[in-house]
Amino acid sequence: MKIRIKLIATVSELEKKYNSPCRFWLGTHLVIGVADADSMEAVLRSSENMDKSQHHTFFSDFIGGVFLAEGRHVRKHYFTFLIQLLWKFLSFFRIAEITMERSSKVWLHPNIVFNNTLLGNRKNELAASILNFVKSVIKTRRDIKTNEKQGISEAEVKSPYKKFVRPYLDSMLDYAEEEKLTEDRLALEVNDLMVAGSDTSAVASSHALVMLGMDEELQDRVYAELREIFGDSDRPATLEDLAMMTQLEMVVKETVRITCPPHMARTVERDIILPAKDRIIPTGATVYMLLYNLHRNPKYWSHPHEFHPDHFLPEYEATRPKFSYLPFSYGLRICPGYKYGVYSIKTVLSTVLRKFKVKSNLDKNNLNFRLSIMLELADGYPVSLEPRVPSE
Ligand code: HEM
Repeated sequence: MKIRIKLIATVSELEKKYNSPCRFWLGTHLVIGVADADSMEAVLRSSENMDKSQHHTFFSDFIGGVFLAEGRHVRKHYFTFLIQLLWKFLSFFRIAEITMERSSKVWLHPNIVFNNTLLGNRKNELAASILNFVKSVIKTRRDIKTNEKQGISEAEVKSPYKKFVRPYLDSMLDYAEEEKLTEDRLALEVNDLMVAGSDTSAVASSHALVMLGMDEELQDRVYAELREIFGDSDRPATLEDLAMMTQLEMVVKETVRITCPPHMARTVERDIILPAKDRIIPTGATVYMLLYNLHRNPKYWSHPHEFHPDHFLPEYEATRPKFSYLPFSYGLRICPGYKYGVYSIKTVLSTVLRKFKVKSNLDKNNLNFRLSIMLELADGYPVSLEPRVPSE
């Protein structure tokens, strides 16, 4: 398994050499790298250190809602996420790539320098085109909503059910009205969820399909379970069905162990005392949580670099520390879409696998990764689908 992201590859090697927690400098800025379960627990349980690190502001002309909100404002944002409908897949791979490059080059940190480079111009062009697209979607939805309002009865408007089946965008439009958000601000907030909710689940579903396509025996196990649940019926999956898919659940858990965002960073607002060796992460530093190494530490994983869903057999799960597996983060800034994400990935996978046998000719011992939000396969997701015979 190779990783084509220089920053993560470098930090990952440094952490392996010096062991978590370890200290390094980005220009004049102190960064503490952590990649062990105990330190992760100390950082993520702390309710005072919830602000994203200063490097997140490099995204601020592109995303700007909950992602960048200060820790104390996060809960208010979650209110608007109760029901979400994500309607459009959008890859923002190139912007993420440019921003990673910028983070690792301190001379590109000041906006005045960055905006005058070719890289800065390219990123600004891409961000503007995506935000214009988001604004056009908002406008279309607002027009539909205005027309609908004129057409429905007062009883319907007041119906308690309507509140819970409303599309995410409608909640955001109301939120924008209440909070008097400008059009630009609203577009940034909406873009947050487009980015966080679509790229993530799409990468995980595609990765799982490719891995199943390279492992016939594993795919047979998953398919046998689906046959047990659905028999010959082609009815859509319900939440109860999804809960019964334990083999598929292990595949999804293993998929996000490998593909989840490889790192997270926070600004330390109050000293964090780490249990290991009584070390302190001082106020003002950045704490850099290297999920990439945490999820590949042989202390916690029997097959760290392989796709091995048996990592999640109950007997192995019970022996691992809770904070050795954090694909959705933890605490007050946990991924608000994690349940929706897992449900949607299971729904997509089970629907495809019930109808088709999946094959992929990638080489599982020679996979290359690149970064968008998640770790993506650099060579794409080539699969072929062979229709299943109904009583197979
Ligand atoms: C495989 C699926 C997913 C994975 C592995 C994942 C993982 C994560 C992780 C690790 C974070 C924390 C990032 C950080 O603190 O720097 C996060 C944050 C977030 N996720 Fe997800 N996510 C997934 C799906 C989703 C979905 C489907 C949605 C929305 C419907 C979503 C919305 C968000 C948002 C808005 C945040 C920012 C929360 C904050 O900053 O407080 N995610 N996600």
